[in-house]
Amino acid sequence: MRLNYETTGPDDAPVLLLGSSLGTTHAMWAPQLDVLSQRFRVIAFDHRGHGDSEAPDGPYTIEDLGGDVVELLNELLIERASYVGISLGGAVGLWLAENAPDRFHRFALLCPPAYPAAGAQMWTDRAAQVRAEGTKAITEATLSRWFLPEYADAQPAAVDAIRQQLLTTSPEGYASCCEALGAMDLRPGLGDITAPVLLVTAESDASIPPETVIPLAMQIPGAHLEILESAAHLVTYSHPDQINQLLLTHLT
Ligand SMILES: O=C(O)CC1=CCC(=O)O1
Repeated sequence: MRLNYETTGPDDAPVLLLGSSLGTTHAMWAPQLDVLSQRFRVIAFDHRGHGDSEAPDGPYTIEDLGGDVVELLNELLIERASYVGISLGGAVGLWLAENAPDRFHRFALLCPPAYPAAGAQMWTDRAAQVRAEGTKAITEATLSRWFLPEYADAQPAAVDAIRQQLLTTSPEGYASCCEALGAMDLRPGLGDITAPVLLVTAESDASIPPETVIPLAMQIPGAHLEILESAAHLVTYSHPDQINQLLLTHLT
């Protein structure tokens, strides 16, 4: 599996991987890149089926998506890295923390789903809709879950950047990742996680509600939980300074 990625920051700095949300590309990390690249060799990658990564026919599994990241580390001859993921990228981070603990130092997982809290059928239906109608069919509804109206009104260019990523994501790639999210349940392995984990949830997240994230912090040994007020799903955009500070504090 060939994953597309972009590297920034000093070659000799500790490696930090960035995993993005469903239907977006590594470009979604724009609000974090300058700050993180001063301290890390940042590798922001596109999940399979997204951006310029390969998009084989699905369905995919969370094992596929996590395995791609381990393969990327192997290909780049990186023994150990830290990992930041949001949403789908957060789920991949949970899988890596459970299944590849010897390859990672620390994890910061923003609004991560650990299981299909709204039911597996929701993901099956969304996959079918996107295969039939393209990602255009889900783009505006997704944006309304990801951004509060006041943010969308104040920052239309930022919202449009995410809109374009959603619109240009491969329908097969998007649908196949929906199937991975619908079939996974990462809860049984949470208690075995040994790496330090920061979990961030957003008070008004309609995609991955706080009541589905807060219990994870009680099950992951030593996890640190932050709940952001007046925030929807895409906290990296709405609260960049707070997120960047939390990431630096946890990762360094
Ligand atoms: O699409 C959504 O609103 C929810 C979601 C789950 C994983 C992800 O990246 O977004």
